[in-house]
Amino acid sequence: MSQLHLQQINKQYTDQPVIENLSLEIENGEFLVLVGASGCGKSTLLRIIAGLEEVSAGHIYCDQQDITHQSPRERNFSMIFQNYALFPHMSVEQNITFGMKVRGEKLKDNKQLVAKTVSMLQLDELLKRRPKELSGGQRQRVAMARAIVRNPRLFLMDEPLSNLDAKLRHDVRDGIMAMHEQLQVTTIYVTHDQVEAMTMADRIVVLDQGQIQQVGTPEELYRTPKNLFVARFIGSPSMNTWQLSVAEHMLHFANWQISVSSQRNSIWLGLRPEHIHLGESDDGRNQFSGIFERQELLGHVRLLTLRADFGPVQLFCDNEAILPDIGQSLTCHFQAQRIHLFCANTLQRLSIKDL
Ligand SMILES: Nc1ncnc2c1ncn2[C@@H]1O[C@H](COP(=O)(O)OP(=O)(O)OP(=O)(O)O)[C@@H](O)[C@H]1O
Repeated sequence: MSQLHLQQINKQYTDQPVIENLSLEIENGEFLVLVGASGCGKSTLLRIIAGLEEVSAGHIYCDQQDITHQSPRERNFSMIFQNYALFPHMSVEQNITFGMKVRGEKLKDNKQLVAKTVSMLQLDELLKRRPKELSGGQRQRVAMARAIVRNPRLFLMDEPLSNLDAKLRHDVRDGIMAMHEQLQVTTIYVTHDQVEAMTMADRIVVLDQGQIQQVGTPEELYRTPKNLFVARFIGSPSMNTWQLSVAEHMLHFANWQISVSSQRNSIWLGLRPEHIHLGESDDGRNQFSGIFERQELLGHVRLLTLRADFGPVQLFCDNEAILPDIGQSLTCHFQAQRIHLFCANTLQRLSIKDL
């Protein structure tokens, strides 16, 4: 039984819809990540779930109860933003427990939860400090502790790590995952960071212009993107995609057994950079050449850019690889089963048998 059910949600501020006919079921205890380009409606959707925005149409159910018109307080969801406001004149401890006092809850009734939260987020040593005496990551952990001790039905997090530097992002991300593992509270998490989405999510929702493009596990989205948008969006750097005529496709890529029986004259073909390798293939099939244009050192690997006659190609190679000079020809190969195909009209995924 799903815990949160969004049914046919629509939202518009002006005549342009921001969320369009969006339906989604979120399971109890699930960690769901919303991703999508800037302006696609991620924050709006989160604010609708929180009760901070009214829907234009549609219903929200939580545990089978219609909460569409409930206030944020009635919903008892806890929201963590990138810009968390701590009270500067209060200690860490007071900041964490302030909400309880406001709600008239007794500290002694919640003592255990507070102690557990403080220790889980490693705030024990910091309880007497003021916010200005904390680092950015420590402050974010205090904001999280404050959200946790509310004992919410659901956590809503809007890019909570985006103000932190790389090291802190990593630490706080681990903190959030540890918290989720322990508390198993359903969490909806908005980010535009690929790594966060892929590493944290039970399922990822890819949004584009207020519509769901695909919902699936990180693995499903990476391996079998449903359409060209998801193919390009999931994965870093992005999948190489080229629009080719079927004849070109056959010439360059389809050296394996497929029959081109349909009327299709054009398709999109995708290959991830990590699935293209330097050098010729063993049997001379599934390979192509291009002009070597650029290389970027990424640490343990290099990202190369070639220009083939069907378009630009990105691929990885290891640091020891011997490369020709820029401007020279470079040959690379791939495995045919790594290819993704998309219809040029509908942009939907094609399986080989659809061709
Ligand atoms: N109060 C508002 N009035 C009018 N338009 C709004 C309002 N809030 C958001 N929008 C518009 O709705 C669209 C979606 O905005 P939203 O903030 O949900 O996007 P987002 O995916 O969270 O973007 P980002 O990743 O940049 O934060 C945008 O085009 C935005 O301009």
